[in-house]
Amino acid sequence: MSKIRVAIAGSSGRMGRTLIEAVLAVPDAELAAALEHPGSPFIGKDAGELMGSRCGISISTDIDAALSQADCLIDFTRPEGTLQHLAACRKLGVHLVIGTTGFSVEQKQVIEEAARDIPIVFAPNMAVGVNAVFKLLDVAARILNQGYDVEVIEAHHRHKVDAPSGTALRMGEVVAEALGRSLPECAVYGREGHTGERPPTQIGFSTIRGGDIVGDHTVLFAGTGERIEITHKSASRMPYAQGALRAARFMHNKKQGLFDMQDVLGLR
Ligand SMILES: NC(=O)C1=CN([C@@H]2O[C@H](COP(=O)(O)OP(=O)(O)OC[C@H]3O[C@@H](n4cnc5c(N)ncnc54)[C@H](OP(=O)(O)O)[C@@H]3O)[C@@H](O)[C@H]2O)C=CC1
Ligand SMILES: O=C(O)C1=N[C@H](C(=O)O)C[C@H](O)C1
Repeated sequence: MSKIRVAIAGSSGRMGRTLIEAVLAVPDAELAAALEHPGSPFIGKDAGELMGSRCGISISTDIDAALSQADCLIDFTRPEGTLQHLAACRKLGVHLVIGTTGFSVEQKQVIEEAARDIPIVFAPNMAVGVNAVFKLLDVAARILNQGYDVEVIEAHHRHKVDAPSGTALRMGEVVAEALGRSLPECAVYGREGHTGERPPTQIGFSTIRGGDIVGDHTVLFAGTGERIEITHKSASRMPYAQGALRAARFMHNKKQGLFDMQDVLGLR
C-alpha cells in the first residue's frame, strides 16, 4: 500500500506538534502539508523544526494547496477552524479526522452533513485506552442501574478552552444511554449555593483546570456503602496522535460516512 499523505491543521499547537512527531515516525504515512491560521508566528517555518529536526515542509495558510497534496487532513484546532477545513475537504474530496472538541449542536450537524460526501472520523478522544473505558462504562452503568449516583470528574491543563471536556461529555452520553436517560435532561454542570438534595437520575460534571495536566477522567458511581470509580489518566499526547493516524488509515478506502474511534477500533 502506498503511504498515506497526511496534512495537519493547527500544526504549531500542542496536538499539532505531537501529530507531526507521530507522522514523521511511521513508515506508512508522510507529512504532506502543515497548516496554521493567518497571523500565526509559525507561518513559513519548517514543520519538523517544531519537534527538533527539519523535514522540508513549511507551515502555510493555503488550505486548498495543502489539501491538493493530501489524502487526509487531521484537525485538532478550534470549532471555527475545523468548519473552515471541513468545507475545503468536502470541496476537494479529502478525508478528515476531527479531534477538536467544543462544537455546538448546530456545528455538529454541519459535520454530519459533510460526511455524506467524504469520510470523517470525529471523536473527542482518539486514545485507545479512553475508548476501552467508554465500553467499560456501558457495562458498569447497565449493572449499577439503580441506587448509584453518577458523577463525571475531569482535569486538564490551564490552557484548555472548553469545559467540560469532549471526553467527559461522551462519558456522560455513554452512561446516560445505558441507563435510558437523556443527557441534556439529566446533566448538571457544576454546583453552587443552596442546590437542594441531589436528584437520583442526575449526572453531574465537575471540571478542574490547572498546570500541565494532559487529561484525567473519572466516572464515579456512588452507592450506599460502596463507590466504584473508573479512571483514565493521560501522561502524554502521543496516544491521541497515534489514534488519529489509525483513523486516517481506517478511512483509506472509504468514500463517505461519519465514524468515531469505536468504529476505527472495531468496538461497535
Ligand atoms: N480528540 C482527541 O483525542 C483530543 C482532542 N483535543 C482537542 O483538540 C483541540 C486542540 O487542542 P490543543 O492542541 O491542546 O490546542 P492548541 O491551542 O495547543 O492548538 C490549537 C492549534 O490550532 C490553531 N488555531 C486556533 N484557532 C484556529 C482557527 N480558527 N483556524 C485554524 N487554526 C486555529 C492554534 O493556533 P494559535 O495557537 O496561534 O491560536 C493552534 O496552533 C482542542 O479542541 C482539544 O480539546 C486535544 C487532545 C486530544
Ligand atoms: O484539550 C485537551 O487537552 C484534551 N481535549 C480532549 C477533550 O476535550 O476531551 C481530549 C483530551 O482529554 C485532551
